Amino acid sequence: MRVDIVTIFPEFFQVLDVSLLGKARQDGIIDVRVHDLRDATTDRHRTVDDTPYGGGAGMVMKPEPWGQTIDAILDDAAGQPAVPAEGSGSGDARPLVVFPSPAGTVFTQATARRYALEPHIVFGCGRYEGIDQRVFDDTAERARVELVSLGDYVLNGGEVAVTAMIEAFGRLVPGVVGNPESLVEESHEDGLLEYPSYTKPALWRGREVPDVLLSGHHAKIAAWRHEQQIERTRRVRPELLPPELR
Ligand SMILES: COc1cccc(Cn2ccc3ccc(-c4cc(N)[nH]n4)cc32)c1
Repeated sequence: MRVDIVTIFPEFFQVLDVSLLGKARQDGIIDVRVHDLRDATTDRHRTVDDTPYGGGAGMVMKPEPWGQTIDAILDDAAGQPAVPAEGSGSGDARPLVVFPSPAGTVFTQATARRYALEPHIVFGCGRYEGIDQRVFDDTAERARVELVSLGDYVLNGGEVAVTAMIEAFGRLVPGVVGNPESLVEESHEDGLLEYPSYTKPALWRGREVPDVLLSGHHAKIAAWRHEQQIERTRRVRPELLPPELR
């Protein structure tokens, strides 16, 4: 899987060299390439922003550097088709270009599962008050474009959102996580929040571990854990419960 990231803060993504994703990059499972948007500027100040037409506070990112950078990435990728992950992908052979935005559709575990099957994703990290709309419209001529939000709060740019998304889908790419079993019983994976976890010691600051977990009775443990999932989801995120469990 190939991932391209366009940003004015390339150093931000050194974090992707650490831990699980760092190993996935070293193993060649995920090929991450970071592009400095300013490399596509032509003026002495390497300008990427300008004042908004129609007035208003803040600055908007100019379309030219974006158009040039995205074209270069897509042209390069067209020459080296990336290998799709196992499993059925979108079926649309065009590359996927994702722009984090407060105005986007909310990123969920279902999005992460879908992205994990894509052979190539380009992430565009905006800053300032966002990117000139024509960049999205022009890119949509040759790629699938998605505006994606991490949630209902405003960040200063797309870099944190892209880091979170890459972590969320990267761990689902086959070969990245050592034990795929560990991906199954997770919050949101089956639509419910995860059950509480315990480990040694059996007694800590006067607090014990639920007896059922010490019973060795696997069916009872599984039943208790599922009940805990439903109880926790009902308490914390009732909207996630399927209608029959509400
Ligand atoms: C575009 O409208 C904006 C309005 C006010 C501030 C900003 C700042 N900003 C610039 C680029 C950018 C990319 C993503 C996000 C973002 C995503 C989520 N979930 N929250 N915030 C915020 C971004 C943009």
